Amino acid sequence: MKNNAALATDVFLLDNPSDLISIDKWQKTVNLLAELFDAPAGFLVQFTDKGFQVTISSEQESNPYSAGVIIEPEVNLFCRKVVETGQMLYVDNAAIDPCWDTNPEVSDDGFRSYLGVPVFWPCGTAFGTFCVMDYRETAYKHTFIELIAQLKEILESDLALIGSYAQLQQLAITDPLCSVNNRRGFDILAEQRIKLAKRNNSLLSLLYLDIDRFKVINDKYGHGVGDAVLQQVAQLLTRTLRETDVVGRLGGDEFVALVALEDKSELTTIKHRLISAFETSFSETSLPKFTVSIGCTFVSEQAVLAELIDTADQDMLQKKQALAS
Ligand SMILES: Nc1nc2c(ncn2[C@@H]2O[C@H](COP(=O)(O)OP(=O)(O)OP(=O)(O)O)[C@@H](O)[C@H]2O)c(=O)[nH]1
Repeated sequence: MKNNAALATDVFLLDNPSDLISIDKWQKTVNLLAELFDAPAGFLVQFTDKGFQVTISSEQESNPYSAGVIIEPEVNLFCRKVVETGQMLYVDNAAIDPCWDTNPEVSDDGFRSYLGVPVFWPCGTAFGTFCVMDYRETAYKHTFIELIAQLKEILESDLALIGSYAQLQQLAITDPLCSVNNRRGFDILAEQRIKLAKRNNSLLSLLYLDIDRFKVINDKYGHGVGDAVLQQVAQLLTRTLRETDVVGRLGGDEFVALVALEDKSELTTIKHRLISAFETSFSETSLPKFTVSIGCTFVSEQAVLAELIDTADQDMLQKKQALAS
């Protein structure tokens, strides 16, 4: 992972709760929906590739599904139809429509009526549905059908808030020029990765990369070309390392990468792979030739991130000095 996705729309909200959402407010909205429709069950349901999860369930004894219940994605649910079509669905009497014969809500639970509207994440992806179900045949008035569409907008405005916040969070941890982690983002992800590696007894190394005589590139070709070289370094690092490695730009022409290793000898292979990627990159672009000094250190049991960065930096400086002499 080079950077976190801005908004986790593929994770159940109940597994990834957000402080920005008042579950209490959502509960009241779902309870109100069921009450207004005089329905025995009302739901906010979320859909991901794992299936349909009841996020909020109206608090009534007549309601057979509680929050947290997950139903497989291929089951012939009313909500599935809403998510598939992105349209409101009103079934006033499912018993007379054979297409619902295999729906367990009808065949097992005895529901007859369903009214549901799609709920969307701010990016346009389907979040799931907001719906009411009844054991009786229903004949909802048009104004009621409009009401459910209005109520779902309250839920969508909360989802939009999560989206905006996730975007801001993403901006705060991303380097705007190179689109890799900035120092803050790198620290957060690297700390997590180091903790995990210690727990799993796995091996990590921290690389510190600095472009050689970068000031000369800026002076000779201009800042625009300097910027393109920085972007090229970030891109090559991202492309050459694994998806699970963490890449960051500390500032200026200095980059870091926390890489997972099978064994200590793999570090040499990775360094060679990077050097070769930098060398061959000139043939792909019209950028001036440049080299990069790479320092490294293994992540030990007692490792502290700031000290690891410092050690790898010192190693990089030694290599740079050796190059100059
Ligand atoms: N184009 C561009 N230049 C930057 C950016 N940030 C810092 N710099 C420049 O990067 C240069 C870094 O110069 P130095 O720290 O002297 O490093 P160097 O020239 O690579 O020298 P050595 O590290 O000793 O090889 C400075 O000229 C900064 O102005 C940026 O975002 N874009």
